[in-house]
Amino acid sequence: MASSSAATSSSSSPRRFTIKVPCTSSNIGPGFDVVGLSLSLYLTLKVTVDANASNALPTLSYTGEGASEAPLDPYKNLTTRCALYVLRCAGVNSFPHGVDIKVNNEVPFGRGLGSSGAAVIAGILLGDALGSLKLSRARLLDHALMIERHPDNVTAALMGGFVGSYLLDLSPEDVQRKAVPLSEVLPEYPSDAGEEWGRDPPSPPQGIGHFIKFGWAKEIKVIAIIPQFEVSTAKARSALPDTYKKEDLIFNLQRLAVLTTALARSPPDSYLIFQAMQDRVHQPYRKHLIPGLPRILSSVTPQSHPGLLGICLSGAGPTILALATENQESIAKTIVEEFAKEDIKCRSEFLVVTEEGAVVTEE
Ligand SMILES: Nc1ncnc2c1ncn2[C@@H]1O[C@H](COP(=O)(O)OP(=O)(O)O)[C@@H](O)[C@H]1O
Ligand SMILES: N[C@@H](CCOP(=O)(O)O)C(=O)O
Repeated sequence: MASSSAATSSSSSPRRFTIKVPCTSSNIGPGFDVVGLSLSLYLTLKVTVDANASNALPTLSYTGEGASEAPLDPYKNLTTRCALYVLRCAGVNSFPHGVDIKVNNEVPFGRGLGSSGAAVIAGILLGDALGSLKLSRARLLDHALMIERHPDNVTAALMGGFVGSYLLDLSPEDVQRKAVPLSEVLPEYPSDAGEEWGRDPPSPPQGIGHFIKFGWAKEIKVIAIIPQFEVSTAKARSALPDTYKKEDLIFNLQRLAVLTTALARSPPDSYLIFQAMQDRVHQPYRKHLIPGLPRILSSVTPQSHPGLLGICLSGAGPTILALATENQESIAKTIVEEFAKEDIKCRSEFLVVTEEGAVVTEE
């Protein structure tokens, strides 16, 4: 593939744009790796491209969540690595000169609120904008799915709202490309920007992921109880079995089929939703990673807390997601108290569903 540099701004006027990506909560009980919900905590990148600046590699700075943890080396940072992946797939082998990225992050790392999915989507949009590639949303999703292999978080973060998604059955050749390890899609780049990279990364197959947006009843509010400890998604996924009992899969399929429509109906039916948010595919296998999880999930019900609709693990945890029409404060208080019995401190966030998804705004 021919190598070139990404387009730079004119020498007199720096180009400025903002990328804003919502956090996401996946699974919503029975929809493991299928459904995602985009919510009102954001990862925001303020990007300046100044061709007169002297830096060959992007400079990165962070405020907010993960500010002390996120790598500032653009060859190690997840967002800039994803941006470079998109550029390289388009035949552009390096970042433009003079890129400065100021990140403000509201999405806590490793809590089940899709911080890595948001970082991936921000990076895909960054690569698209830096290369002026104008990829379609569907093609952006293809790139994201080469990196984060479960579609739920990245699809909801990119498209917004309450979303269901699946991956296509691929041709044998494309299966090979989809199955490449993440380390190959995003190779470790050399720290010396002048060095030549050995081979091009595999371009994503066209249309790997497909999605549909469900409705979301306006009365349904979202409460996230976020414990002060992290559970890495990779670790929480390795806790799951390779095979399941038929009864358990049927249990989840029945509930998911009801849940996606039940959450769109006004007024919401708490009995229907509470039962439809039960899960036997991932939560039972993750309980050892989240002290007290079964007790916490049974501590609030529509009977004990009128207004509650349902409660589940957010993504791979440890955040607990509760859906309610009223009594949000009292629901949050009970869950915080249950975690306190395990000596775990938490914070509560009262969130709304964001229909818009990720947005890039040019100044
Ligand atoms: N804004 C970000 N910038 C850089 N890296 C990030 C960012 N957000 C998340 N990450 C990376 O993703 C990891 C968390 O991913 P993961 O274990 O999947 O948890 P989560 O449930 O938050 O997505 C972090 O430890 C960090 O390495
Ligand atoms: N379906 C995935 C979702 C992981 O979400 P995250 O927010 O924890 O990264 C899973 O349950 O593993």
